[in-house]
Amino acid sequence: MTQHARTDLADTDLLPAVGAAPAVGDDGAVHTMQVRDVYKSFGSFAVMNGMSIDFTDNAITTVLGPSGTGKSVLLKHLVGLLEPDAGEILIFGRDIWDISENERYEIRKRFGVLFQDGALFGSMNLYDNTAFPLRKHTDKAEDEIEHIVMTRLKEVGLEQAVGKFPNEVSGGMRKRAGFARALVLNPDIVLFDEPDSGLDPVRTSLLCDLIMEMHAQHGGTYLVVTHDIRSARKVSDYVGLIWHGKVVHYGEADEAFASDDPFVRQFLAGDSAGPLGMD
Ligand SMILES: Nc1ncnc2c1ncn2[C@@H]1O[C@H](COP(=O)(O)OP(=O)(O)OP(=O)(O)O)[C@@H](O)[C@H]1O
Repeated sequence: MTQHARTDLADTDLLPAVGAAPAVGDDGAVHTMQVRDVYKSFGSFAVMNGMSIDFTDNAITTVLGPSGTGKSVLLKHLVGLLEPDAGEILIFGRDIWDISENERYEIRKRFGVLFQDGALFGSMNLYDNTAFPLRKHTDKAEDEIEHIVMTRLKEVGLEQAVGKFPNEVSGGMRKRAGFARALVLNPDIVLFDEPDSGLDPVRTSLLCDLIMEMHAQHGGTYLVVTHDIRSARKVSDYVGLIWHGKVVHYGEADEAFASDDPFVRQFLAGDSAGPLGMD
């Protein structure tokens, strides 16, 4: 298990100026990201059913769960795109639905999100896609933007492809460009929605290496949602398992992968035999 220090997180200037004091966890600390007893239904279909999780700061957590169990819905709650029916989403100890829209917008800027397909703008080349958040959210001059964008694109191995458009590059390159774009605002939190989807095993493995390298270099609280047990085994410091709208296990990855618990074992071994069924 590795944890990487992120010194600037301790800088309270980074925390959005919000009236109420931040909530502290059971250990008395303010956590980067907490889900507290969250319920969410779409019509009569309950997706989150009292879900709680305190993500470990400055570590890579992987959340695994069967299809349709609410992993993407969890990500959307964390970034403030969905509002819980009940419960709290605490970011830097602040309930993001107990603050103003402006404050929520400021908090959102502390996130980098890598969507499944990279979510690049088709009409912009990789350079402009990567520069987009800097142009939208900062007043940095173009030469400073160029420095940041080229540094990030180099880190993900795309410095030769800056002029290409998303439809001219491979799926793996689109994901790497999406990753570079997710990092340009130097986020405290990076969310990955199935970063391995649509990639072959070798490219998946290379992307996992990149996630670990970038985390080691920049720090931050990373959350990876995936189906791929091999990716989870490779990148995770911590693992969360979701089942029937709840987090049924959260802990250090090494322990989870060595667990005797039949549910955890079946889940992480991808076995058909065990307590997990198709329902
Ligand atoms: N906006 C929405 N309106 C109605 N139902 C929704 C909405 N968003 C998600 N759902 C439903 O919530 C359930 C959970 O969806 P979600 O995409 O979070 O699953 P997931 O665990 O990410 O699945 P997968 O691993 O297959 O991507 C699904 O049944 C989905 O149809």
